[in-house]
Amino acid sequence: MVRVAITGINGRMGTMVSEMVLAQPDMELVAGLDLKGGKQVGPIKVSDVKDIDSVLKAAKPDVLIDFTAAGAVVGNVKAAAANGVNLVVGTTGFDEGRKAEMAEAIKAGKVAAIISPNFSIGVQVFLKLLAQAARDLEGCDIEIIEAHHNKKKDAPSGTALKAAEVISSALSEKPRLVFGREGVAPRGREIGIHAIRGGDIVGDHTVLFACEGERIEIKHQAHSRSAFAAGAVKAARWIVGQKPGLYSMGDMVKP
Ligand SMILES: NC(=O)C1=CN([C@@H]2O[C@H](COP(=O)(O)OP(=O)(O)OC[C@H]3O[C@@H](n4cnc5c(N)ncnc54)[C@H](OP(=O)(O)O)[C@@H]3O)[C@@H](O)[C@H]2O)C=CC1
Ligand SMILES: O=C(O)C1=N[C@H](C(=O)O)C[C@H](O)C1
Repeated sequence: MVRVAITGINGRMGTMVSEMVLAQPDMELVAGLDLKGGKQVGPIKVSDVKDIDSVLKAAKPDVLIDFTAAGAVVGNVKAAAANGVNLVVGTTGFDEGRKAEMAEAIKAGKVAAIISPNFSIGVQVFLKLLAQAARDLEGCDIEIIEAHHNKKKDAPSGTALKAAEVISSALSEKPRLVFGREGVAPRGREIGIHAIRGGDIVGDHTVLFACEGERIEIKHQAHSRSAFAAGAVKAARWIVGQKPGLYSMGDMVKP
């Protein structure tokens, strides 16, 4: 049995991930944490995240799945790593400094961790297509447009930033990133990134390769958060069998 704990269990992703974990015959939900404790989820009562250290010590999970917020994830990762708990981190919006802090804690705790801004399998294919298009269409103008629901806190999305990173790595000359445009804004060697927020859009990412006389658009649309939740549950099962270290979705789904 894989013993699973979830931080952010009251949230949109945490709720769906906990339902999926409860439905897995080889998984056991042993702890759930959020800013507000008390709710019953399957066999467990949600704990207040301020008690994370004692909760992890008592529940002894094999893996912690985190879908919280940019300002919260580092503390949760540090607590898990210090208690020898492997990690699946889906939270987005943290900067390079916070990323480095998490990497340090994961190394010091000698745990295995997978951190990904998008756990859908389709997005892994999308990223591969972007790398190929970037290589084959070098010189074309590149714009990334993402759209999400009106409750999303971070912008642009972690997936849009990952797409920019993948495209940049495939190009021989690295472009700068331009976040939106206004006023006099002549186009240079750049990737434009644009965030749309509205209604209940689950998550759309479109990359435009605009050339002379033609253009290509590569698009991924999530119809349901189940695409992300299923990938996170798969990652939880996978990460407990890995050697200590930091992994990406690319490591998990590579052929
Ligand atoms: N990698 C992926 O595939 C995906 C990533 N995401 C990312 O996951 C994150 C969560 O998204 P979503 O579920 O929609 O957001 P929600 O706001 O619905 O859920 C986050 C939950 O975490 C709680 N929380 C805040 N701080 C802490 C803390 N310190 N410890 C424990 N819980 C805390 C929030 O409480 P409160 O509401 O009271 O603040 C809330 O219940 C975002 O960063 C989002 O971008 C989302 C979808 C897919
Ligand atoms: O907050 C969301 O909802 C999502 N966030 C992730 C991101 O920032 O890339 C992934 C997905 O698009 C949904």
